[in-house]
Amino acid sequence: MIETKSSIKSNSYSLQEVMDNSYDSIFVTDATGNILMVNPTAERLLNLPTTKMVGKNIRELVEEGYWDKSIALEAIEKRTTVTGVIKTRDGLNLMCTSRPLLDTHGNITMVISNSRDQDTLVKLAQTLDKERELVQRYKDEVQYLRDQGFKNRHLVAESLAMKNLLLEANSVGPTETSVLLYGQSGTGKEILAKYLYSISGRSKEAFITVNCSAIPENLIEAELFGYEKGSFTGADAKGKPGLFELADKGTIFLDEIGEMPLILQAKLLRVLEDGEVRRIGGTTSKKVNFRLISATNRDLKVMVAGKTFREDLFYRINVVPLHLTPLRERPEDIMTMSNIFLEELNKKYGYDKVFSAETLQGFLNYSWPGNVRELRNLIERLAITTRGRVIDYQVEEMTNLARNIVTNLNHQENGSFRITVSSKAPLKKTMDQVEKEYIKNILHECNGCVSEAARILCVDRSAIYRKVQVVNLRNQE
Ligand SMILES: Nc1ncnc2c1ncn2[C@@H]1O[C@H](COP(=O)(O)OP(=O)(O)OP(=O)(O)O)[C@@H](O)[C@H]1O
Repeated sequence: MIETKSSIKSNSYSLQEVMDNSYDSIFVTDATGNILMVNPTAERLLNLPTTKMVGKNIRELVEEGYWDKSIALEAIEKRTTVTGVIKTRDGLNLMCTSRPLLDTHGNITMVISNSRDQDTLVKLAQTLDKERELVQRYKDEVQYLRDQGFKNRHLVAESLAMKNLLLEANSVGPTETSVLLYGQSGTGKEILAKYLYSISGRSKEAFITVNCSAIPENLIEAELFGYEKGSFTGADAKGKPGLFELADKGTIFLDEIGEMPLILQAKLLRVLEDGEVRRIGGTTSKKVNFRLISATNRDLKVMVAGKTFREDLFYRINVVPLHLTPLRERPEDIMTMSNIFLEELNKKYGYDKVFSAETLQGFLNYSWPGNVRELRNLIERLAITTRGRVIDYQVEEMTNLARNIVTNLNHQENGSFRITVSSKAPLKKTMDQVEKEYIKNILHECNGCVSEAARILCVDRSAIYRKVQVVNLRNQE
């Protein structure tokens, strides 16, 4: 008994704290409705100081018009818990619940009433509804954009090589298996990754593309894993989820995975094995569940032998390898794609253009080092620059044109090229412009192959992406 009393005493301080910090208003009365205790929220909602409440009977407060009625008195009368809405003198609607406590003889020892501003609750519910509506709208919008993206990009598979590849893709697409897409730049790895995703059970969830070579090495970890607030200088003050987190329930496409630094390869392997990510500066890990599709234009086996790619990671991601054949080995695709791409441009610009047989023959004779991306870009250029309805080039002419497309733009005969800058511009701006133009020219010469351009320019691939925003240019394709 003594023990019980002392434990009540020792707890009374923390009980007061609970009362003081409660979001609800709390009244404690005796069995006749005399107020024993109230908390600060009750003071605020009733606009009456504690001293004017404690010691008074609830009935008096009702008579003085502070409430229109008392739920506590109803609870005393009915000897059971009662809930109802009461109106305060200031017009607030409070949702109130009064609960009588009974002793072992069934006598009421006290009544505890707690009330909450009903209008605030309604407002909160309305805000929540609005937020939910907004989230739904964003979801619908994302879905719409995704669907549009897929509808607008028809995957051409006319050649036997592509047909066989699609057969494989159709059987692996709906599974959860990790797929590794091999192929030269521009052969269609990304469009195939999106196709695999669109026929998977995760097609209504996120599709996150990460171009491992486009993100500078010092930022890639933060991009992939995210970070907690204040984890490094320059970080977003609120912290940021990583791309693995954003891909949860969906699919992540790691493009150019061969460019991933070794340290991150180890981290990626851990994510794949544990199914968890931990943000930089974080102390806890979060479960993530995504399907992995990777792509590369490098020979990963050679990289494994040269110890620049982890063998264990290689086996993890290479569960089902799919190979994209270079475009020059798929003449049927060249024919069909040429007509489809021209058709798209006809629609876009209101043209009615057609290819002559010679031009198409020229397409077949050319080697397409930049693959489908180069074909698409060349056709756009031809459609825009040809005046008449028929795009007509002799075979030789066509091949030379494709090969020297940059020459036609701004190359000089001596192998150099011309870059035009605005006069009287600040030095820094001019230098940036020259640098950008120079990189773009080299990129054109390499048919958009960033690795090749990086090799010629002796810079990192990420530097090229950063300086000419190749990512954006590609995303607009
Ligand atoms: N089979 C195809 N049918 C229609 N369009 C295609 C096909 N393959 C590729 N393309 C188009 O060619 C362009 C390049 O394709 P994509 O970006 O998928 O190539 P990639 O292999 O991922 O290139 P990179 O390795 O340089 O990232 C895109 O515009 C894409 O839509």
